[in-house]
Amino acid sequence: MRIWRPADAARHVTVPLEHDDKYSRGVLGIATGSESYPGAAVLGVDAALHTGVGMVRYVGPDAAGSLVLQRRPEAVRARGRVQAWLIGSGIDAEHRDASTERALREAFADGVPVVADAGALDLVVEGLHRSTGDPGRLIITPHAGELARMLGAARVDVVADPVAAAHEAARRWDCVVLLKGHLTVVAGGDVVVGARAATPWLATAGAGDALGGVLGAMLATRAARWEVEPANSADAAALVELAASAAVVHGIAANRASGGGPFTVLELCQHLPQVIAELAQLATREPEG
Ligand SMILES: NC(=O)C1=CN([C@@H]2O[C@H](COP(=O)(O)OP(=O)(O)OC[C@H]3O[C@@H](n4cnc5c(N)ncnc54)[C@H](O)[C@@H]3O)[C@@H](O)[C@H]2O)[C@@H](O)CC1
Ligand SMILES: Nc1ncnc2c1ncn2[C@@H]1O[C@H](COP(=O)(O)OP(=O)(O)O)[C@@H](O)[C@H]1O
Repeated sequence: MRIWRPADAARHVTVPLEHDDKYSRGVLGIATGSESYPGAAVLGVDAALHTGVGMVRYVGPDAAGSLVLQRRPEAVRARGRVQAWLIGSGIDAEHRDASTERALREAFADGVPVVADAGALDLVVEGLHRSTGDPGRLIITPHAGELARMLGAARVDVVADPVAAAHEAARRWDCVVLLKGHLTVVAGGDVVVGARAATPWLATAGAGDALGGVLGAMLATRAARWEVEPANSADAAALVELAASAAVVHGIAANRASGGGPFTVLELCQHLPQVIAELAQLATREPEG
């Protein structure tokens, strides 16, 4: 399996152009969080804004929305057009209220790329994403327990052969699978890449919610380019590379936040802008030869 490196990830950082505005840079819709897990919404929004995106539209429940705005007044509560969705983090599939249910279904039907996590994964098993008629544009981000549940397999089997499990899920649901864990495996089509493990201090509640925000922001900004350059639009390989790049960005930020010890997920988020800046710089270097 090819291991995705910072120089690879650098090619998937979308740098704003001179004449860009907040809309042309890319808008990320976020439908995450619930009464039980409002923090997941805060972490996803914070990570997305620190990764860089034209705008975040947060459409989750009002109570979570208040916390999101307290932390990040940059987030917008008004609904409108978006270039990508991040859905499901901090949502319990068994206790979705009617407005959350509607928000998730609308995101799948919106015709833009979707990152589906945690409490949206059962809707993928149900096949909801296929109703858009564009099944190549879904990235799911389960951990081993969630993927095992989706596949009807045992968690130990997913952990024993994460590449096979990710491939099987990608094939079964026509999507790209980012399987989180010590090593992160990304599979889609006939492509599979790994993101080197970050510090095990990253095994902390909320780390995956932040990864969703990083990936959502990188996807929305790239999808905004695909809208104006359709020749370069998203095939499975492009989405695999983009998802692996988000895992690399997240892992580098985690290592820096850690410095060999524990850290909070919001501290990880604070390292994201510098990681993105350095990767953007790396992408402009002449290839050695
Ligand atoms: N700050 C937040 O708001 C956070 C929200 N989160 C959300 O929480 C929801 C559930 O995610 P999970 O990843 O926990 O779901 P899992 O499917 O991994 O876990 C389900 C349940 O299994 C139990 N469990 C599994 N292993 C355990 C162990 N070793 N010790 C004790 N209990 C164990 C727990 O009771 C847990 O609630 C998701 O929607 C997720 O996005 C989490 O990301 C954590 C942080
Ligand atoms: N042992 C580990 N070493 C390195 N990274 C890990 C380890 N365990 C988990 N991670 C990473 O931490 C994050 C955990 O995400 P997730 O399981 O969704 O947690 P949460 O739901 O609490 O946010 C993922 O990015 C995963 O790759």
